[in-house]
Formats: sequence, structure tokens, C-alpha cells
Amino acid sequence: MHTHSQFRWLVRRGAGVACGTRHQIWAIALGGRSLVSKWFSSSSRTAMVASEKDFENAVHQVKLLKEDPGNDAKLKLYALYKQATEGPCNVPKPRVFDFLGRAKWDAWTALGSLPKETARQNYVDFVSSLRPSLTSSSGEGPAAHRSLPESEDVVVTSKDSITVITLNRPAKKNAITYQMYQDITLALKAASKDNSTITVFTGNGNYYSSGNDLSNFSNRSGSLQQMYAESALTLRNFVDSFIDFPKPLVALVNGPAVGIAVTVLGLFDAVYASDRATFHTPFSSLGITPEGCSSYTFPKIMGPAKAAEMLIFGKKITAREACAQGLVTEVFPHNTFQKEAWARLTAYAKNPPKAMRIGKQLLRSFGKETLHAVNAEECRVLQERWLSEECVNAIQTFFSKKGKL
Ligand SMILES: CCCCC/C=C/CC(=O)SCCNC(=O)CCNC(=O)[C@H](O)C(C)(C)COP(=O)(O)OP(=O)(O)OC[C@H]1O[C@@H](n2cnc3c(N)ncnc32)[C@H](O)[C@@H]1OP(=O)(O)O
Repeated sequence: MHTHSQFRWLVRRGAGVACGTRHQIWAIALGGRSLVSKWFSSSSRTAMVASEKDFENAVHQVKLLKEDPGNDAKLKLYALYKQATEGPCNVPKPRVFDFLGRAKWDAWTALGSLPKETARQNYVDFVSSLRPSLTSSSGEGPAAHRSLPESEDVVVTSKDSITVITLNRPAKKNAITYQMYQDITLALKAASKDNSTITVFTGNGNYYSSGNDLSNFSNRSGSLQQMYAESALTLRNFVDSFIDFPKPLVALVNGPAVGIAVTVLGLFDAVYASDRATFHTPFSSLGITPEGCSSYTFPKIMGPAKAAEMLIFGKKITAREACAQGLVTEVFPHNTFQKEAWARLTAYAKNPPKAMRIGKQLLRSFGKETLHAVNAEECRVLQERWLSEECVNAIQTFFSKKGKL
């Protein structure tokens, strides 16, 4: 978390605004906030266009915010503001050691060619979602106030002080749709504030998750550039919500895991797996590149050679191999998996919650800035890869049923 003075510096440099009062700083920061709103609902995205007045109102509302929304949110506000007022990033990339300058540049650049009007609308929606009591006078969709998933594909339940987020699309092997990325992000945000002590992720059916739904890029409207820019931002936001999750986060990997369902495991605090689980990141064969911070976490967890085997060559590994490599905490026989894992979790959930939270902070907070920077870079690279012939061909092959993992 940045101090106000750090943030002032960040805003001053990126927005070219003189360092002034906290209110002035907020006014600039608000510009980047709306990113998140676009994830909320595609209908609100297409149906609404924020007026100049709505945008000005949102900028004004930011001045009224009393709580620091966090550095990540400020970066998003910054990027959206710049996009809404100046269009796509048109300034040179800051020097390598200018970390903040680079983070801001990355955030703005990641918006690609997102139209100014969309950025303006997203800004307005995002401000509304930050503080429901500070909504703009018009143009506000119901999704802006959502705090929990609406879709049945992501189910949130509560059990013994544990919040459970279940991927619930078994007929499609729990492939993650565009809407599900948004819903999971919302679910994590809600879980970070609820009174649970531990949050658990799992899948319904025989798969944990087959990763990104490969139809995500074929069933949306708008230009390709816009769709990929939005997708990169949705992904970035999704991964950010794992990086920033403040409580112990545990995965119960009930079956095979693919792609992004594997990579984000590096951001979990414990991963319990059934011995039927497998871990597969077939990025190169799909013409794409690693995400979920795995380009950073995997070499740290398992060493560069094993990480390369998985992330570059697409080697599928078993639960026991994943455990030996440090990605998985413990493996249980499939027929006792649920019973044993839940007994473990129920006992852990009785620990004093504050101590667990602070313990997690100690373990994780020092690498956070790096993780955010890695996430931004991975999303930027992926946005380019999605346009590549290699990637387009691989997705076509999957849906023509010629190709499977
Ligand atoms: C906002 C964007 C962010 C993007 C982030 C990027 C992330 C990168 C990744 O996650 S890369 C990984 C992508 N996933 C895959 O490549 C997996 C593709 N699926 C398969 O290879 C196979 O389906 C399988 C091996 C997972 C399972 O094979 P099986 O034969 O057991 O089952 P079916 O193929 O018959 O699957 C049942 C139905 O489910 C559909 N389906 C499964 N996975 C996906 C998927 N990832 N995307 C879309 N659809 C999927 C499959 O098409 C079947 O549907 P049908 O019954 O209508 O035919």
C-alpha cells in the first residue's frame, strides 16, 4: 500500500498535475477507476454511454472519498482517466528503475485502443462501485452496485467460518467464461470483507477447471482491438484480486486443472489435490503465453527448469508430481479427498483470524508490487498473442473438434 505522499508523487508524474491537496490528487486518480466497471455487465456496457457531466460528477465524487482505495485501484483510476481524457497511451515507456512510472504506463497502455467514451463510462461505473453512496446522477446500471456474483456458474457458500467459491459449470469442465472472471473477482472482493477466516476455491464435477473458455473471444461484440483490450483488463483485474486477497486462500483441486486454473495456484496459500487431479498449462500449443503471475511464481516455486517444462513445453503433471515440485501442498486419495481436506480446513478455520491474516501479510506483502508488475506485463503480452495467427488457428482447431489437449 502506498502512502499518500507516494501516491501524490505517482499522480504528479503520470498526469502532469501539480502536487496539491489530497482532493486534487483524488480528482486525478479517479480518472483510472472505471476499468473495473466494464467487467460488471456486458449489457450495461453496451447500453450506456456516460455523458461529460457524469464523468465530471464521478471525478468530483472521488474528491469526496475519505478512505484510501489502495494503490492498485488508484493505478486503475489513473489509467482510465488518462484514456478517457487523452485516448491511448502516447508517451514513451519510463526507464527501467522508474517502477511507479512504469506501473502507471503499463496500466494506461493495457487499455490499448479502448475508446474514450468506453473509458469514461467505465470510470463512472467504477467510481459508483467503489462507494455506492456516491453515485452519479444518471447513467448508472444495476451491475455497478453488485457485490456478489449473479451467475450460477460461480457459487458462493459459507461453511464453518469458511467462504467457498465453487466453479459450477460441470458440463463444460468448469471452463471460465468472461462473466465468470468478473464474478470471481467480485466474489473474492466480497470474501475479503466478510467474516470468514479462510476462503476456499473448488470445482463442481469431475474437473477442477479446464481454464479459459475458448469461446470467450467468439461470442462478444465490438472490434477485435477493443475486445482484446477489455479482456486483458478483465484478466488483470481477476489476477489482481488473488494477489491482493488478504486472508488465507486454499484451493481444493478436485480433478484436472488447465491453463489459468493452474497458474493462479501460485498465488494461493495452500493447494490440496485429489490424486485424480492433473496440472496442465498448454500455452504454447494454443499460441499464447503464461499468465496468473506464473512466469514469476512458478520458477520461484519449482525452479526454472521445471517451470519451463510446464509453461513453455506444456508438460502435464500429476498431483503427486505437482506436490513434489511444491505447487501442491498435499495429495489425498480421491475417495477420501473431500472428507480429509474438509477436516483439515475446519480445524484450521478455528485459528484466531487476525493472526492468520497478519501471518499471511508477512509471508506475502513484500512481493506484492512485483506481482502486480508481472501481472500487468503478462496481460500486455497476451493481448498481442490473442491477435496472432498461432492463437486464432489453435482455437479454431479446438472448436472444429480436431484438437484436444
Ligand atoms: C478474459 C480472458 C482471459 C483469458 C485468460 C487466459 C487463460 C489461458 C488458459 O486458460 S489456456 C487453457 C484453455 N483450455 C483449454 O485449452 C482446454 C480445452 N478443452 C479440452 O482440451 C478438453 O475439453 C478437455 C481435455 C478439458 C476435456 O476433454 P473431454 O473429452 O473430457 O471433454 P469435452 O472436450 O467433451 O468437454 C466437454 C464440453 O466442455 C467444453 N469445454 C471444455 N473445456 C472447454 C474450454 N476451455 N473452453 C470452451 N469449452 C470447453 C467442450 O467443448 C465440450 O462442449 P460440448 O459438450 O458442447 O461439445
